[in-house]
Amino acid sequence: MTATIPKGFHPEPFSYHQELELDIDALSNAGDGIGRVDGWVVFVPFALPGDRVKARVWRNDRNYSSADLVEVLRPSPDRVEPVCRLFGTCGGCQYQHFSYGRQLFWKTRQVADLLRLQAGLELPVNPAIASPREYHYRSKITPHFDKPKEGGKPAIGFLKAGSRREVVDVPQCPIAMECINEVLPMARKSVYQAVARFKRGATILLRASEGGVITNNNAVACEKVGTLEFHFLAGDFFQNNPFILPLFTDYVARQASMDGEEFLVDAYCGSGLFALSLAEKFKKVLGVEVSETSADWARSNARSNGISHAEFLAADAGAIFAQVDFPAEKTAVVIDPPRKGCSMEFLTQLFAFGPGKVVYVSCNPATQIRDLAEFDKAGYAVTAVQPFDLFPQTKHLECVVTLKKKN
Ligand SMILES: C[S@@+](CC[C@H](N)C(=O)[O-])C[C@H]1O[C@@H](n2cnc3c(N)ncnc32)[C@H](O)[C@@H]1O
Repeated sequence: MTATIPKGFHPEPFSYHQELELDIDALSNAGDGIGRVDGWVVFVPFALPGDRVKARVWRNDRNYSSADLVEVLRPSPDRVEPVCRLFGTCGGCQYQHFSYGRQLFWKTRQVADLLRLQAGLELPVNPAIASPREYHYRSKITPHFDKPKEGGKPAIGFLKAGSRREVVDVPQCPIAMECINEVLPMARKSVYQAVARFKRGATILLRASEGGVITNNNAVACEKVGTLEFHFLAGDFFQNNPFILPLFTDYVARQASMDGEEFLVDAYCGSGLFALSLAEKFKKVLGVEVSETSADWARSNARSNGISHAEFLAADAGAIFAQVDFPAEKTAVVIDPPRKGCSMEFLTQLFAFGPGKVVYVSCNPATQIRDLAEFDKAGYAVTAVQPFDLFPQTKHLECVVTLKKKN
């Protein structure tokens, strides 16, 4: 049977559903294997560096093609058995079939490639710091369901790999903490019982907290990081891999304070993770966070942890430096923005303030590296690039870039 060719399919260099045999030699930061046919780049999800594969083309773009994996003809020596039976169907994980050491190697390399190709910076990148747990590390999951058209039980889980709509039913999730998996069957049962009352569908929350799992966005969650205890609303932002957090905050603390900085601004501070974890190294600390509830919890976390030299403002980070009276050359600014990166307003007023040190933390190296071009223009030099693997088995990674103002 011949496949119907989608409208708009560009037939060069390959015909629709043409099957190719190719060697995979790299991994894109979207998690796809990269191979070449006569020099033409082909992206193949779930194919790994070292594989020889058969792949079926479904799209030709201006300078690359996309193809589905049909068969692994010769497996990469780095392939391992995935833990989850839904691996390859569920869109949550991309790398369960890749040895953890090689996941880390490629995440490090992706950062170096982005720096070179996107920002024109040839910089040494430290090897990605491993998560102490390769599985059962996530402290929060948010499975989704759509209301079934014909009644019956909905699929409750995550988007299907390669789909923007279809949900895969996920009864257990091996990257979620064990306590979450214990509660998941009960949470799913509650959805089945209530599904008739939903108009369309919904997303449910399971957030691990000291002493249990929370399923209500407005309940207060509690997490210990090193010697500190953080409270925050379960539906607000908090980092999702508690096992790596002490390594992560220790590294940011060292980077922010190693040149004798005395003052700290934590922009995009959430409930105070960096501001409070780093506070003992600074004379004064200011955190800024747009979510009022997170900023309230940051203040309360400062009090409950006995930290009296940290203040928190509920405000847009884009308009904060006019109010900062710290001496700029002795100030370190930690930036940890959402995935879209920093706004131009934020960067403009940050550069006008001109702190001696900036430690830029990001869960999206693509926008982080885009922003580095602005730091370069403003007279900052990168002194360290350190990826952290907060998200094993997935394409996601966190990266910490340290910048110093040039004299
Ligand atoms: C990636 S989270 C980091 C939070 C915190 N650093 C942590 O590690 O827990 C980004 C935070 O930025 C906040 N945010 C988003 N836009 C903001 C803005 N324009 N100004 C200040 N904070 C903002 C979000 O509410 C969120 O808490």
